[in-house]
Amino acid sequence: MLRIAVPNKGALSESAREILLEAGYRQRRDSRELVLVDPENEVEFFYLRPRDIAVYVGQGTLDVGLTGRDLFRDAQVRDTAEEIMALGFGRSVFRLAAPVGAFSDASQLAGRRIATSYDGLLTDYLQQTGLDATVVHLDGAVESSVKLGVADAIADVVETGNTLRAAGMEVFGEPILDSEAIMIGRAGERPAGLDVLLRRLNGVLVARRWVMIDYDISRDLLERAVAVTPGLESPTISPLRDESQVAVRSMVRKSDSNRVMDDLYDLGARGILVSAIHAIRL
Ligand SMILES: Nc1ncnc2c1ncn2[C@@H]1O[C@H](COP(=O)(O)OP(=O)(O)OP(=O)(O)O)[C@@H](O)[C@H]1O
Ligand SMILES: O=P(O)(O)OC[C@H]1O[C@H](OP(=O)(O)OP(=O)(O)O)[C@H](O)[C@@H]1O
Ligand SMILES: [Mg+2]
Repeated sequence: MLRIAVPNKGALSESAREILLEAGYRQRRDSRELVLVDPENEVEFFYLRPRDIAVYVGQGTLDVGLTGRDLFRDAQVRDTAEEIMALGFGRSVFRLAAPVGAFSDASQLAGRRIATSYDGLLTDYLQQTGLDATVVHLDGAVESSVKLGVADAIADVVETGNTLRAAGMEVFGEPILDSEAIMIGRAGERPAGLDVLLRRLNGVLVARRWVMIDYDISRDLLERAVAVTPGLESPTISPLRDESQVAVRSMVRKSDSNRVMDDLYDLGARGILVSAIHAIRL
């Protein structure tokens, strides 16, 4: 049985549950359940703190895990665990921040104190940039640390920036890491069942990002229409009763779908229909 670690709480837990349900797996009903066996799919889910998941996978206890890229890098288990798939949700940027106007460049932090819950990530960054600053470890709410006198700046997760603004702080310097939810696995290993999990998750991601478009177009405009909707591989062209017309079916990116509909309409296509894709295997 494939043993999968899933966040039990926090920013990633609800989206993790949704993507696994969409991929056809069972998920726990009660947030107090720690383990859930899904015998039909031959997998076992372990609900753990997102911060600990990289440790469990890195040390070989569990096969794969869903966590944040920032948490994975912070755990410093890159010798034994690796990122195997990016999942497109839980996006954030890990970066430096300080009270408005205090610093404009990371180099100004030499000899200063930086508070963070991500010591590993920050220490790696300081080493890579040759910056000599002191890391102050805090468990969370690091935005309060400068005002309360334990640090001069912070390194933290920024999503909307609302938390920083409310604390009278601003980001400065280059972003340290772009993060999102990822699947991690043991380095170089492909345990039984992993390929199916990845194929299913990829199917959900594609179904979320793409829609199906159908339309009718006159035969003489077909080449131009197909150039607007080339699809993932090759669009389906079907004959219509009116022989001067054909029906076209193709996949388009959800984010482009309105522009594509406008372009097709201008070209002369009619009966343009966009529908969601429920599931897909490529
Ligand atoms: N707005 C957000 N706030 C916090 N984390 C976010 C946000 N958006 C995405 N994430 C990601 O979620 C993960 C952190 O999850 P979470 O906040 O649950 O953990 P934590 O901060 O270690 O725990 P807790 O907040 O329960 O003490 C990271 O990968 C982080 O990048
Ligand atoms: O840019 P924003 O959209 O405001 O989101 C970023 C905030 O969210 C996280 O806090 P969390 O709620 O996890 O609390 P914590 O700091 O105690 O971990 C993170 O540590 C930031 O404080
Ligand atoms: Mg948090």
